[in-house]
Amino acid sequence: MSTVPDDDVFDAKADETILACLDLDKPKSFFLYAGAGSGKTRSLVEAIRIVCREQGRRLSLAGQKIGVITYTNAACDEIKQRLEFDPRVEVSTIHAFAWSLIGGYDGDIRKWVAARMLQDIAELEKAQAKGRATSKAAIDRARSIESKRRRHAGLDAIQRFIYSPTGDNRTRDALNHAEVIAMTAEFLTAKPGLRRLLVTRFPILLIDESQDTSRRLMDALLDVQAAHRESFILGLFGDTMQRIYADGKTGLAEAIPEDWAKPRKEMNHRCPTRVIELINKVRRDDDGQEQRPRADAQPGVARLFLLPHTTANKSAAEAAIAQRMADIAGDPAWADGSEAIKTLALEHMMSARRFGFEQFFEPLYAVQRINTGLLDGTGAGLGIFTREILPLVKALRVGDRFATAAIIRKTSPLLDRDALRDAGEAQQDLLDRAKGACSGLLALVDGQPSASLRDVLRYVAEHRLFTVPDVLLPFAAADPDPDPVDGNDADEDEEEIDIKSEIAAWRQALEAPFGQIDKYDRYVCGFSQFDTHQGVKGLEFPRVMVVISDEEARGFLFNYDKLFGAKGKSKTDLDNEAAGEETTIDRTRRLFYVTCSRAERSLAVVYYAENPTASRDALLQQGWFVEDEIEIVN
Ligand SMILES: Nc1ncnc2c1ncn2[C@@H]1O[C@H](COP(=O)(O)OP(=O)(O)OP(=O)(O)O)[C@@H](O)[C@H]1O
Repeated sequence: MSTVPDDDVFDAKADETILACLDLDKPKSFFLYAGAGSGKTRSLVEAIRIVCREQGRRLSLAGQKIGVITYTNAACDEIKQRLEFDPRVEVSTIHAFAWSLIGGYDGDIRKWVAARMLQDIAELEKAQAKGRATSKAAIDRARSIESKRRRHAGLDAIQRFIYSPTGDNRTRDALNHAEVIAMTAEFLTAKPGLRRLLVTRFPILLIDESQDTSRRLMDALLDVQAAHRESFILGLFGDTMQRIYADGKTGLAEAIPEDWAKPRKEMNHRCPTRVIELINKVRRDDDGQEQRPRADAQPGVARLFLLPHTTANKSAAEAAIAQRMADIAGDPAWADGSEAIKTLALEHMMSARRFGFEQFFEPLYAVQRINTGLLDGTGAGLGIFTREILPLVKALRVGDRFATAAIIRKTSPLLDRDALRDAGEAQQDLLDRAKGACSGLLALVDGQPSASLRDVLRYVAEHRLFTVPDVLLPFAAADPDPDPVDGNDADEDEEEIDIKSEIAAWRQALEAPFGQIDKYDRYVCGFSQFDTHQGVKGLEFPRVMVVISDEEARGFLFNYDKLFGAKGKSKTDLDNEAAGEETTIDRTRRLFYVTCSRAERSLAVVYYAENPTASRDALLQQGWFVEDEIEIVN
């Protein structure tokens, strides 16, 4: 993007207002309200830089920091880097931040968990008294009561609670995401000491993507601010139109106190003119905020392709549309193949199918307890494939002996210090054995027919190339004893059933070809051309393809047919609308706004509809796209 200085500083007033607020002598809280691509993150980083320059010494002397809360680990890393890891700034996700406040207060945590368990048990027992004793729900409730009683009884024995970000830690001392947030919100409300600690440690607390911050915590922080106006600055950066998680605070803009500054930004620096026009229209029925493009913005292209939802080969259809976009947008990169385009599907299984790692992904994704870890790549059992075997195979494929040796030396038990010491004179044998094991591995994964993950795991275990984690041990032996899964044994507690379903899921996932692990890994690292509608907030891409299929997504939270007017509102929608409650259409609109506003140059919406012709008529009536921009593909 060439620089047009006037446009660069078009919204300078907002940045000046923010800086005036961030004065430790005259603190004032603020809410920066601005649409997509308006440079909210940029404003945040710039403001911190200036505060560090002008008031950093004072912060350091007082042992204080600027706290920054972001939504994802990736966003944390990005901001830390942009601030060159300035030690006066503490950037963390909301969970890490919350835990940094309450971790260590084990007595309070114990009391909280105990009260929560008793409350849950009382509610379950009440439901139990009403329901039929033999129903599936009653059996589940009975198990849940039992499990909660056990957790309650075991609380006194816990010396120190830990926080398990992935929720995969099964030990009794582990707290999960939701508990940490709920507890922090309650402690902040009830304990003046904790409020003082927060305010003293972070006289300035800035929250990016504040529209999606858990509402209970947001309410607690608003309370803290109200009680410490003279010494605490809460700075919120966000866009209520981009609230896409159910947990975020509805009506955040309205909840902001009168005495806060409310700077606004009007310019969209990211998108081309056509896309800005589109997202302005999408927003019209919400809060009606309009953005303007930069003077040097490209005209850009937006197209909507309609296909029957029965289309058999969706990947091929989308590839053909990408080819077509190359012509329409006059941008050959659309036809270059996948990497130049970002394809956004509504949920992960749609991406997994398109990118080709569904056989590995689907069974594990179905187990709720482990799917957070699966999505961020940290879950138990994944690392041996993604961080050990896969890099080794890649190094072997290109004959990179240095990288191969480094990987083996780092974690392989074959060449660990003890093995080398024990080998004494015979170290060369050990090295030869490692070399042989590597060649065999390469032959296995690149052989025909392609090896399954299970084959590879067994080979790795047999040759002691890497240490097999506990969760995969049942599959590492040549002839494992199958672990039957029947969720009906009433004596098992929830945890045992979870563990069994996890094992069953791994059994199935390991039947996938080895090649799927690379795709899975690229997907979760964000290096593939696929992502979800929700996963790309805060990001931007030159060419965006938004894939919409209510039928394939099968969700109940979003409905594009309704958003586009192809399907009427249900009774629930009408009731919600009448009661001023959020409807499916509101949620879907915000999601659509987020996806479309990622495009820096061109946008293709691929819409699989039940009746493409009827959908086309509805779309034309809606007026977001004009006739020439809508194509029916058969
Ligand atoms: N004042 C500016 N001058 C030039 N470019 C800018 C300016 N502000 C932002 N940009 C550019 O516009 C793009 C969007 O900025 P940024 O990601 O900070 O926006 P955002 O408001 O956080 O977006 P979103 O809410 O959509 O995630 C980035 O490429 C950024 O470098």
